[in-house]
Amino acid sequence: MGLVAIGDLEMESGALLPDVTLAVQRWGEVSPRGDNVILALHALTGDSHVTGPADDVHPVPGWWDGLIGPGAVVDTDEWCVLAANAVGGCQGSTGPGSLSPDGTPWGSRFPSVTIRDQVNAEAKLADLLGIGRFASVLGGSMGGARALEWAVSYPDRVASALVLAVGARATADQIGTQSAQILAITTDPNWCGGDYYGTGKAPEHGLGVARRIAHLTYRGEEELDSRFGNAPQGEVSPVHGGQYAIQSYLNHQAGKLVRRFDAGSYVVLSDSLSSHDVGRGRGGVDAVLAKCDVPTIVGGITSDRLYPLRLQEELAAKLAGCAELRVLHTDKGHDGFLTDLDGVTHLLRDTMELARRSI
Ligand SMILES: CC(=O)SCCNC(=O)CCNC(=O)[C@H](O)C(C)(C)COP(=O)(O)OP(=O)(O)OC[C@H]1O[C@@H](n2cnc3c(N)ncnc32)[C@H](O)[C@@H]1OP(=O)(O)O
Ligand SMILES: N[C@@H](CCO)C(=O)O
Repeated sequence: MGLVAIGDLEMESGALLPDVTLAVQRWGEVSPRGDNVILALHALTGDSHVTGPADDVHPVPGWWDGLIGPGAVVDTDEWCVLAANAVGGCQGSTGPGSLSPDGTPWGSRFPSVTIRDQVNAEAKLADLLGIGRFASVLGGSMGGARALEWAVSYPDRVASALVLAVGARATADQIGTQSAQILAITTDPNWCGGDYYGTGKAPEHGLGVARRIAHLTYRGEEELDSRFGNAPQGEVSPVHGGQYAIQSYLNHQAGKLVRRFDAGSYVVLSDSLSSHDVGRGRGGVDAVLAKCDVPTIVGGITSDRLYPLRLQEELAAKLAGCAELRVLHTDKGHDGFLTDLDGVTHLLRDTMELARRSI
């Protein structure tokens, strides 16, 4: 679909973000009744490219590549799937690297963006496209936070939800690791107070450090130890100045992110993750979840140390009566929602069945 102008966005902070654009992709056709539209919501460094190979615009293949399409588990002969790059992102939607109304990049002037702001932007998009109600909202991690926020903020506009690898609010541990990552970026001399756009420099070192910290939280502790242990990378022992294999692996992951992602967006979106709290201003998590009646599948991952399984157990219990808990058994940690495609396929199959019963 390309770029869609959704107008001005009133943020939770009270700021007004003018002339917001969202980068949107669509697969399949809207049914005559308009009741088959699914919203797929990406995680921190994902974008609207849910499926398909990397291309000129999208530097990596779709994050659920192969799970959406004709004959796929989310069958686009039946469903119409929409996905938008979150506001604050850097893959086409308005973010800190975008031009402000005065013609210069937003940089440090870009307002803080909460998960609720992201969802409100998507609701404006749905209004513009004439979508009254989604058959389902789906996502993992930051995408799961948005799916849950959708169900709570707009229960009449959501027939079902898949909320994967997330909780009802950010935990101290998550806010702590996100704050450390943000500090790694904002203390890079090239950060320039957030106004590095157009200087020819970027806080790449800080972004790389942030990704190393993050990536450790995304993978399973036992998985990493069985893959890398304390082995050296190559012939030279770390005792003699070489490096460990895990260091080399993290350097590789950091380099890949630095090549494809903007540090300013990383800061804004990491801060969004810390803002996640469906109970804020609504009487708290317990009260708001007890009221929610959107049929929901809550998915958790056994080895997820960033969004541990206890969070999904609590979420499913507090969604009293409208949620079913499903557990993915994988050693891959939080990233299991991207790597365990068999497990995710099962969850999507069940969610599509829930959507059929609920539309
Ligand atoms: C959530 C979203 O929507 S974002 C879109 C998709 N996500 C991303 O791209 C995020 C960044 N990447 C990731 O998070 C992960 O790589 C995933 C989840 C996509 C894939 O995970 P996995 O398939 O398990 O790959 P894994 O984490 O083992 O990494 C493999 C890479 O490490 C490299 N590697 C492995 N060991 C080493 C080592 N000792 N030294 C250096 N590099 C190494 C491999 O060569 C491979 O490189 P490549 O990805 O460039 O081909
Ligand atoms: N690997 C994922 C993890 C965040 O949930 C990402 O980069 O978005």
